[in-house]
Amino acid sequence: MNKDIILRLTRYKRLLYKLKALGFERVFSNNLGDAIGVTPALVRKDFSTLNLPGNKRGGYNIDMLIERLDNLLGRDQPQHVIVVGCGRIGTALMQYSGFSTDGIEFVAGFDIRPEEVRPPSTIPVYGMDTLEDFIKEHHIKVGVIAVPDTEASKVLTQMVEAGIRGVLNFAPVELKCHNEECHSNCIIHNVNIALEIEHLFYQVNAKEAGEEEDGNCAD
Ligand SMILES: NC(=O)c1ccc[n+]([C@@H]2O[C@H](COP(=O)([O-])OP(=O)(O)OC[C@H]3O[C@@H](n4cnc5c(N)ncnc54)[C@H](O)[C@@H]3O)[C@@H](O)[C@H]2O)c1
Repeated sequence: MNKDIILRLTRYKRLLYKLKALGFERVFSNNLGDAIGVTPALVRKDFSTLNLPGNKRGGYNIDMLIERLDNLLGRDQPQHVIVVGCGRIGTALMQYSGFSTDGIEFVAGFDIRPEEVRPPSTIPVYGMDTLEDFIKEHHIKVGVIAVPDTEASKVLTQMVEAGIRGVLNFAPVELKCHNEECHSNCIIHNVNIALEIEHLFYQVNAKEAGEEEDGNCAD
């Protein structure tokens, strides 16, 4: 499954839980499409690709959809995540309670100076010397990197060697799993908010320029 479809499935699932909580039993592709900003045809295509039962007339049974999506996306098990680098970004992530509604649980933080970190009340912060044992013992697959850019590559190696398979990297360096001796085939998502904002500015400016041109043509 590609990243786009996984993102859409996650959004359908979130919405289905809300509809269920409101007492709905069935939902139509146009309801789901409107809510997440895609066409009803794409919703039906996503669900039929995944063999999720339902049809245009009768809609979809919400409980059944939730069960299938939970199985597919792994909601049955809480998704445990660790953070390496418990400064401003690391602790902000660990403090955010909203992830639990999506089945994501930050279970521990790691830092070179754990004694200086003010951890969120229930989530422990450990020194880096315990990272490997913790990952192995708790079968952690996914971790966040929130260390300075100069440390990010080293931290990635430490995490991957300990068994991490997926990394969300906040440090402003494009990390790749390039170690030739590493056969873990890990997946790295680099997050760059500055780039996203620049991209938004570009799009807003391009849109405004287009609107001006249209306005000029109309005159
Ligand atoms: N992706 C984005 O859009 C975005 C936005 C803002 C900041 N950032 C980046 O995110 C990272 C974290 O930012 P911050 O403001 O939280 O920084 P911070 O200085 O508040 O925290 C960094 C933490 O990493 C720890 N650390 C340093 N070296 C380490 C190592 N080798 N192993 C483990 N821990 C280590 C430090 O002790 C500190 O607690 C930085 O690289 C920053 O540039 C990214």
